[in-house]
Amino acid sequence: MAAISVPPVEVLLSKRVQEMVLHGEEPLGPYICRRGEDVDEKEDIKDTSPIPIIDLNRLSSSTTSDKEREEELEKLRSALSTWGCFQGIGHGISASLLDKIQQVSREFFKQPMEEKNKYAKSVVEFEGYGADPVPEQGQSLDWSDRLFLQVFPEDRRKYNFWPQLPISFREVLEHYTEKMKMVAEITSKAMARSLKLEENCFLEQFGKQAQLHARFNYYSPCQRPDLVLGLKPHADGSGYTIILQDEVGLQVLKDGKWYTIPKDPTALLVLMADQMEIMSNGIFKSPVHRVLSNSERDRISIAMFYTPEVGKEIGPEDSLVNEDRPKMYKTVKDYADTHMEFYRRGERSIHTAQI
Ligand SMILES: O=C(O)CCC(=O)C(=O)O
Ligand SMILES: [Fe+2]
Repeated sequence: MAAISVPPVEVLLSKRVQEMVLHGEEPLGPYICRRGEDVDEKEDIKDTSPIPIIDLNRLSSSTTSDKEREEELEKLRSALSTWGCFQGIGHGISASLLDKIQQVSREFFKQPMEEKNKYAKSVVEFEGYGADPVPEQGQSLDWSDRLFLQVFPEDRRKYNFWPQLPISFREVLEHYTEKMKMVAEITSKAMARSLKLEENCFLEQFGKQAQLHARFNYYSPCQRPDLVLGLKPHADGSGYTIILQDEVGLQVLKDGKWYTIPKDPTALLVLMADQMEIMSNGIFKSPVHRVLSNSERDRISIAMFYTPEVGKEIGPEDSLVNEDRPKMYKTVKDYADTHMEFYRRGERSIHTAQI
């Protein structure tokens, strides 16, 4: 009897999910998660989740009283050492800019394949439009398409991958990048203060040329959300990641249970990643997260990865190492590269930095 033939992964990855949906193709073999592993608690998506909310303005504003600031810092420390993330409000980015960045992202993905493919990456590359590079055998593929661009430092931008349409894409992204640098500065300082450290210590580890990469994710609706994930479970390899989403779908894992990040188009989700776990000597957690697919709605998210500058060594802050808490991580350099090797195999990489 002839077996059903499934195209090789390289062929599937050279095809966009959006295109498959347009042609009425079903999510087949390589997209399906292994049984019992991933897509299980669909009802979670309806949960109102207790994800902590932090008012960034209260952490830094000169109009906040010392008491209020201390309370918010304590909330921040607690959020990052348990959840590893928080919904950030009071971040100072206007609703109109948040709206614009979502709008240009949506317009980009709405264009015909021919237009988007002008920015297509090859199957093995990372930057550009397409799917993540070929995962190793046995990994399920993600039911999403993405555009990945380095946005800072400016001299590392590869403008050939930056969409020329919609016409305002570049200007809006440049503006959003500036604001993200500001949010990263406020957040890095507050995180240091929440641990009673000198406020610039994390910023110094990240370095003046700290990198920002933007990942525009487009999750097409999927007829079999019970079988397929928008994005497989992973922890990020950056320092931390700042996410804007227009729809629910993102979940974080805490104490063995998945929690849905609520939809709040004015909030920015700040998610710790492995390098912040290392710098905080394991006090802050880099949570595993995933994105569910949805049969009714599509979803856009814009994730900004804030990563130490190229070639910079980072490690646990000295004052976070003591008798009660010995050094848990080694000094690492360009950890994001190691992370990528493991990500392709669907594995975490933080153990490579553990002592
Ligand atoms: O789509 C999201 O909300 C999260 C995306 C994500 O985890 C990532 O791009 O690493
Ligand atoms: Fe992620």
